[in-house]
Amino acid sequence: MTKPKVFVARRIPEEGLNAIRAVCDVDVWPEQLPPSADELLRRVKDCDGLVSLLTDRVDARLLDAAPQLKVVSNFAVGFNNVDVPACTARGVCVGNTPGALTDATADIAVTLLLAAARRISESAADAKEGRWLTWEPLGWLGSDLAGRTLGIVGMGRIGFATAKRLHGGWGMTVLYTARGPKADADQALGATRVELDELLERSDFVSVHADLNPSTKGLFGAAQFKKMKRTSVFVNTSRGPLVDQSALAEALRSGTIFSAGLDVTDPEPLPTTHELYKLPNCTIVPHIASATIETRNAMARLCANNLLAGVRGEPLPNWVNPDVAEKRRK
Ligand SMILES: NC(=O)C1=CN([C@@H]2O[C@H](COP(=O)(O)OP(=O)(O)OC[C@H]3O[C@@H](n4cnc5c(N)ncnc54)[C@H](OP(=O)(O)O)[C@@H]3O)[C@@H](O)[C@H]2O)C=CC1
Ligand SMILES: O=CC(=O)O
Repeated sequence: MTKPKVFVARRIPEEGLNAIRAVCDVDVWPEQLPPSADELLRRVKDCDGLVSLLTDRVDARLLDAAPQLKVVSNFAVGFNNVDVPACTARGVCVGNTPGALTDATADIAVTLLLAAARRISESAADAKEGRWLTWEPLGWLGSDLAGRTLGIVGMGRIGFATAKRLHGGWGMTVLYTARGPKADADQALGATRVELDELLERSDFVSVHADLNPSTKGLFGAAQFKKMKRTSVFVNTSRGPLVDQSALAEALRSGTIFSAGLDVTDPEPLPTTHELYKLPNCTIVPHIASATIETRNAMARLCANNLLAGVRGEPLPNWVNPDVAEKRRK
């Protein structure tokens, strides 16, 4: 019997690849940079399965060029790179990797929050570049976390894990926005659901965890930064397009807010000439929130399980569009 054909759009940890190779005929993109849209289309056109990354756009054009495709297994929890309705319309299953990267991402949110509050990138650069002249009573002053108010925008898995760390570790009071009540957060953390404006006005630290969707694209602009305290710290580990970066740069430059920490930008990579890099109160890391060995291995396992279920016509363990089963029955 011929094996299902699968294209893996980048090298992923071996344990995921090996599980797929045991069942499928696998073509792995060998380069560091992603395939171009045309190359992706060429590689996937006679495939049954695709392992995509968040840098790969899976759209109607690609799907139409790959009529055999049964499953798109995204090596990420966020799936804004995939046109899910277009997949569903064509009977293509979409999988993602929720949970496996929750702790690693929450750890980076806390890391960025501390780094931005305590001016770590600015003071480290000063030390390295000879501006550390003496111990300074008034030098590099940041702000405390203990007992302050944390605003979580999007109380999902990662928002909750971040709030748990900061409430448990630093006794922070937790406010959050969500599309519905979150009983777990209310009970476990004494958290309070509020409107975004109130969260911005009351929080000392704002950490963004909502997924990118039409209701969150451009959620943070000049008006939102103006509502925040001048002492506040802003952290984004979700997706770059939630934030108007020019407005953020202006807020940081003018002292409208104190500092920011970003794991995600728009575009990615952010060009090295970008104004945000020039601001000492902005810490930027290259989308590394899930980058631990354990987490990437766990993601690879979930990704392989979704892929294999999809090529076999079975329910995906982490299924973004389970309504595709209904579509296939019709
Ligand atoms: N930087 C990185 O490397 C990583 C980034 N991410 C990003 O983090 C996101 C969240 O992941 P995860 O926590 O696992 O996903 P979840 O789906 O558990 O959490 C997302 C939350 O955002 C909420 N939300 C959506 N729209 C709004 C809105 N308009 N206002 C308020 N809340 C809203 C959702 O609400 P509801 O409960 O109503 O659906 C949901 O609770 C991913 O989509 C991805 O973009 C994730 C992992 C790593
Ligand atoms: O950004 C990473 C993800 O898994 O989503």
